[in-house]
Amino acid sequence: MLHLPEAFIQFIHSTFSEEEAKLFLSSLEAPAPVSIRLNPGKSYHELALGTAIPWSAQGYYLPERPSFTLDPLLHAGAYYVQEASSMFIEQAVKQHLLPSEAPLAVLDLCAAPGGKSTHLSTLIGEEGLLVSNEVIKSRANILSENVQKWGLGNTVVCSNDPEDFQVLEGFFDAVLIDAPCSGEGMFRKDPASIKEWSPEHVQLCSARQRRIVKDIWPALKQGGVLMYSTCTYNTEENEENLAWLAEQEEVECLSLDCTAFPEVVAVEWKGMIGYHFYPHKTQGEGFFLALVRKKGETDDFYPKKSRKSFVHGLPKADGAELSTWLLEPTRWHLCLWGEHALAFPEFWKEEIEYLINNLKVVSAGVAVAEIKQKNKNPLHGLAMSQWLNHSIFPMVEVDREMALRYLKKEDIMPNTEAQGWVLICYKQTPLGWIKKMSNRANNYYPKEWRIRMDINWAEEREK
Ligand SMILES: C[S@@+](CC[C@H](N)C(=O)[O-])C[C@H]1O[C@@H](n2cnc3c(N)ncnc32)[C@H](O)[C@@H]1O
Repeated sequence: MLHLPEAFIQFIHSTFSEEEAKLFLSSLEAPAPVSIRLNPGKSYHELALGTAIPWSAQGYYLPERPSFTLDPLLHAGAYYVQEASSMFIEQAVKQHLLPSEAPLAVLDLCAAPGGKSTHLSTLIGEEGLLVSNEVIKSRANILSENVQKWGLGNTVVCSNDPEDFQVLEGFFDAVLIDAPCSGEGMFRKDPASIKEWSPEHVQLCSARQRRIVKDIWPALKQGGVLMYSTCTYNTEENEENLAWLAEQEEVECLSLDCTAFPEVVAVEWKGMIGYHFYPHKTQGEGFFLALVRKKGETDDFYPKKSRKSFVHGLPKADGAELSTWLLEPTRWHLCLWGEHALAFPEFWKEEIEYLINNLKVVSAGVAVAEIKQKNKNPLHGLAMSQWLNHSIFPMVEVDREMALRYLKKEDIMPNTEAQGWVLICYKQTPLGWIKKMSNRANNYYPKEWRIRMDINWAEEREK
């Protein structure tokens, strides 16, 4: 039984009728639904899917919770485990941003661990550019891991404070602020959030959210769309913040057609409209989303010349060779960032170089190879990339046990005559590299990403 704070219970009673408040509170005692979003760019999905999530084309509920850690396809980026209500941002993108005349530049400002970033990356497609930011560095690394596994190559991951985006005035067609919040909507899934909750904490979160909105506002283009979301129910962190924005700036409030999902509750508040997911109405956790279009004037983005560039050209022969490691070589611009050869979509090369030179970038585009002395060693980002040219490297299919041993970074010796860089695949989906010699193989799975859990192999073999 959840021990909810008295002030929260009172708030629920003041928001809903007596009968609805009861339904709301008792729904928090029911188990949280399990859901995933499939990666349309990776081909094989083995999980038993349940019903489709109405507001997301690739979202599914699962009939039960499997051991995700022990599914190699999760590590391959074939799907992302994501709470269903959060997938509603798909409607914002589809109803207000797509189709677009020009490729979209989108910022996901508070992005770790990457649920909405991997989703946005798919939605804006290979032509778009997603800047996925997380201020806390350790969380930005996890974000980068998830974005690389997703493998679209259209994303730059960085770790900046919202105020650092001043250098990108008028850059983005859309900004998502999935704001840090008091987490009322997560009480069922994460009971620890109950302990942190208090009316004072709600006020603190609301003030922080306003600072975030204010700091990032200039980075949005005139006519651009701000998507503001939280996983909390109270008005201070939701509607009140939007009403506050409308007092400060010229905005147009955008609505969403929810005819197909009548369980989503539209709330009008001081001329603004927001969409609430309540656990007694929708199969998912608490969520809030509102959209506004920027009407006030903003200059077009104009990149200032960087004093120092961290991005360099590759020797022509190296560039020519590495581009063959990718599908559609002409769509890529290859360059050198430290010892790493990166590939960016040619269309965005100036913007991405500007981002690398002006933000704290963690990863960008496709990390193709590490260049050391005369060697070009393929990087894990390439193995995860949907653009990897599979005809360049030998591939070896492994069974589930060997896949899991590989993901634990144990020594494995797959059955192949191939020598050198070999791609380990499970159900035809790449997991990463080994370097194979005649009598042994080195496991190149990234150390920080390895499965740390102890596995009972006898039990697993029986599955
Ligand atoms: C709700 S979570 C984001 C979840 C993510 N969008 C997803 O879908 O996986 C909010 C994020 O905001 C970050 N954050 C905390 N304080 C922040 C601040 N002052 N400015 C920007 N981001 C902040 C947190 O570290 C956290 O990762």
